[in-house]
Amino acid sequence: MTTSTRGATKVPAVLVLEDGRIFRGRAYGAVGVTFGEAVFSTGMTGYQETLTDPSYHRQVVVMTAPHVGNTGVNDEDPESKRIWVAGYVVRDPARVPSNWRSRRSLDDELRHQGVVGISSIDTRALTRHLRERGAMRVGIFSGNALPDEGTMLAEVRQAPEMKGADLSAEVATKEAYVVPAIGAKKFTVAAVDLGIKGMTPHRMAERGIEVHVLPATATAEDVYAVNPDGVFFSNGPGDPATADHPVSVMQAVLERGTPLFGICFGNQILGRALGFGTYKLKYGHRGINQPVQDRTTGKVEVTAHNHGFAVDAPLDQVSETPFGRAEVSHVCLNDNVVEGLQLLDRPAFSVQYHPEAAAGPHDAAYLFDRFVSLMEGQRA
Ligand SMILES: NC(=O)CC[C@H](N)C(=O)O
Repeated sequence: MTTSTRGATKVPAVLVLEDGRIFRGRAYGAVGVTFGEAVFSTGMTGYQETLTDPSYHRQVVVMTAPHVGNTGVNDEDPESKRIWVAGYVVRDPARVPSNWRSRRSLDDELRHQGVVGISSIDTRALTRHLRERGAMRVGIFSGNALPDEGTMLAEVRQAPEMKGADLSAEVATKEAYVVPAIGAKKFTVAAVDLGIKGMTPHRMAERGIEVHVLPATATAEDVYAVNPDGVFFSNGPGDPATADHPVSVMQAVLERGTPLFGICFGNQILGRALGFGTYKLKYGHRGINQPVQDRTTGKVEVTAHNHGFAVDAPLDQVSETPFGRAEVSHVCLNDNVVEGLQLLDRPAFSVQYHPEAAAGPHDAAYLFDRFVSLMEGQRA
């Protein structure tokens, strides 16, 4: 059943960037105040997956697609149990959602979950500003009686920054749980949840893997207690420079030579475990149309991204690390950012982007098969 909606409201809203740029529009979703890091996503579709991706915790997402909410909200596409974005910015919300799976409108859902948004602003100008000046702190203020601009700006400048933020434990599961293999069980994987998206264990389960999802605080003992054939480190929010605990757990896994796969935050953790640094990108990669080259095959794939940090590793040489030789396996063709790492002497690899493709193109699904091959190789 589809409910009708008003689309943009009449309630005024203001978006205030930390550098003093201000956009005036109308309240969208919940009315109130919110702060976060302003980032933009270029995905034309997949807004439910974006909103519910735990890696967006503390980020205010600007949609470059001008018309958002057209297909409403269904119960099948969320990547977690709630919306994680700190705020939502759209040009022109759908007035009437229409889709056979739709259960409610996007603005009702945002309101229901208390997510403050803004609509009817020039999202193209905002995106160009963020591209030129970089991702920065932002506040959205909505309501009929708003503070003056100086007060709002001062509040934005007091909000915490993304650099130095340690957020995985705020989004990850508190209790371990099991996602059963679909069909015959072939392998057991321990998946360290740093902010995992629901599609990731599903992609493994489809390949006969029983996935034991463990809290971000899991120790190496917890990982080996499930007797895993492979270990996985998930995506997640925050600055990888703060992730000392998962880095040390991963080093223990590398030491034992258990097959290892990491996605996004997991790639940054592998980078750190090998001794590389990480750094903040100017405005990051977010969307479902980013070109990446797999340097091991030369093939180019179109991929889904959501990252604001990246690994600092040499692109054109094999590096000697405490765990043997490592190389950059994938690179973004837009800006040469490191998009994947692999070890040459141990069964471990990772990618900075999202092969689970929720939402997004399925070009990179082969990476889950690579993980399975590593586990098969270990048994042979
Ligand atoms: N999706 C992710 O895992 C993001 C990783 C990290 N928080 C970043 O922004 O780069």
